[in-house]
Amino acid sequence: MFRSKALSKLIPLMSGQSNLAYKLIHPVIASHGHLCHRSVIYKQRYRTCPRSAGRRRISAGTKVMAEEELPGVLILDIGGTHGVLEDLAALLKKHFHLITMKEFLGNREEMSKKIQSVFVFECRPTIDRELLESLPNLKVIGNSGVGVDHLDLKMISSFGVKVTNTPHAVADPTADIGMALMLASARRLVEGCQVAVSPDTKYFAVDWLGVEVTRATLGIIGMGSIGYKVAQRARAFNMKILYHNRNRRRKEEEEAVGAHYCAKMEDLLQQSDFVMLVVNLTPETHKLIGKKELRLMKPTATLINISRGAVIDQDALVEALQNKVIRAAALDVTYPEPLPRDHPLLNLNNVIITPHIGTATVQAIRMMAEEAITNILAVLNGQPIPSEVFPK
Ligand SMILES: O=C(O)C(=O)CO
Repeated sequence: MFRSKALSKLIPLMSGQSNLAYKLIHPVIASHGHLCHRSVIYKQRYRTCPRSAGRRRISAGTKVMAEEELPGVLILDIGGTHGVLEDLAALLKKHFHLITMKEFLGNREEMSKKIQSVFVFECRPTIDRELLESLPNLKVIGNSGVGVDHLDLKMISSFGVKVTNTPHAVADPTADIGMALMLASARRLVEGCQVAVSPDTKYFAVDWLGVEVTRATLGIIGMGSIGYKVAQRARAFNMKILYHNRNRRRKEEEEAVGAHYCAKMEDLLQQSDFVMLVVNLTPETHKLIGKKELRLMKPTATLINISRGAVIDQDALVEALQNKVIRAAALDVTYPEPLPRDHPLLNLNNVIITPHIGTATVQAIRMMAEEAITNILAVLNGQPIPSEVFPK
């Protein structure tokens, strides 16, 4: 484990590194059994520094690298994230020379040579062939977020460029949003808020009542790290947990959350009061839930989607909600995002929609950036990459 003398000397040297970064990097180092990732970050910040040096030697004898000397990172879409921009930029600037798209386009020739990595903020911007062709020194695209369906992995890989993602940072906040949507839909929270601000509305009609999640059956489709975090939370509500996944989880993991495996998704759909979608979007999961699947669900059941909009056949969902084939839907993701103003989903009172906010927390944004930075630096320094995504 991570307990060597050299390491205990290194820890205090991480003076500029936040606790979060430390927590994030620590298990990575532990799992590799050596110091690679911490020293990677460390080296990026200081030109020369023996691994075993103490704090005083470092600050007296070494020089912090000038921004232009650091490896260039092209930032995609960071400007759209009001309020977090400065925080993230400061974090990235510790390790990279930040180049915005505007700077890149304004001085293509000089900038293109400098850029060794691209930092993709969240899942919206995509990277096309033209951009890749104009970046001869690009080695890695660090996606901040877990889903990489917006990136053409095969095409990117054909340029010899690696792609990384941030599965650890997203798991808790995304599971929280799944629970929040389930509870909000079950207890008709959004309608309740509307009633509270217009006190004349009559709302105690029997058909207005919500349903309880406690002791209800939750079917989780996609039991990766986010799905598992959902199960942990649902257990606290005494829910019966079913799950369907490509690979069955280990027995101990199932037992720890009391989850029962359904080899057939159909069985899960038929038995669940709440069905939560937590799969990656791939050709296999595109429109995984369509008319047939919706008809298998109980008329009292609620569908929650925290994966990607295109995992559901949205036309079929509209029809199912209009005809009360299922009770309700709660969606953090749609197709497209945002939905056009006249989309029928926006006019139904048995659906609640949030604007893809699974990781929209102060903590998650920072942790995703830190995880992405660790990945990018690992690639640039030829070290083991904590979270690389491979084309299928
Ligand atoms: O990390 C992602 O890809 C997400 O969409 C989180 O909501």
